[in-house]
Amino acid sequence: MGEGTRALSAIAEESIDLMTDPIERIATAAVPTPAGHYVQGTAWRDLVFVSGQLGPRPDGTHTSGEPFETQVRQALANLLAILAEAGCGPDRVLRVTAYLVGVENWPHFNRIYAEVFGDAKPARTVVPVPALNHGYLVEIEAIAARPA
Ligand SMILES: CC(=[NH2+])C(=O)[O-]
Repeated sequence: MGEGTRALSAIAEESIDLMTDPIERIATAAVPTPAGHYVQGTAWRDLVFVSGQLGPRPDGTHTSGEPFETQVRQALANLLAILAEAGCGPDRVLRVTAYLVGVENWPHFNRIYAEVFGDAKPARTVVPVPALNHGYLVEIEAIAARPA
């Protein structure tokens, strides 16, 4: 087999792997099981996708009636617990999207977020929205790369 044929064969094998590598469901008991038609997170190869996290406590009770800071801390704790289940710390997060009710909450959100993420500074987008499920003021999702 010549060099060109070997290279083509390697590309074909990699393409088949790309199509057949399984998608894993990530689930941890540290975060309530989603009530809707979705999972806490998925992983494919080294990529991890965490569903939008609201701020329910592990026992399922909601923090939505509580101060903004409580909601943000719980949503971040939920996000990090799911990432940890997938083998990722905050330093492995590539991108975060946060949905905030009330753009005036941005500075509070940013302060708490900076405390929690520390030296890790993933790409991030904050999207102001009119309302979230269960009356929450924040929902946070992330994409991460787990170590090989
Ligand atoms: C809360 C949430 N992640 C959903 O999809 O409804």
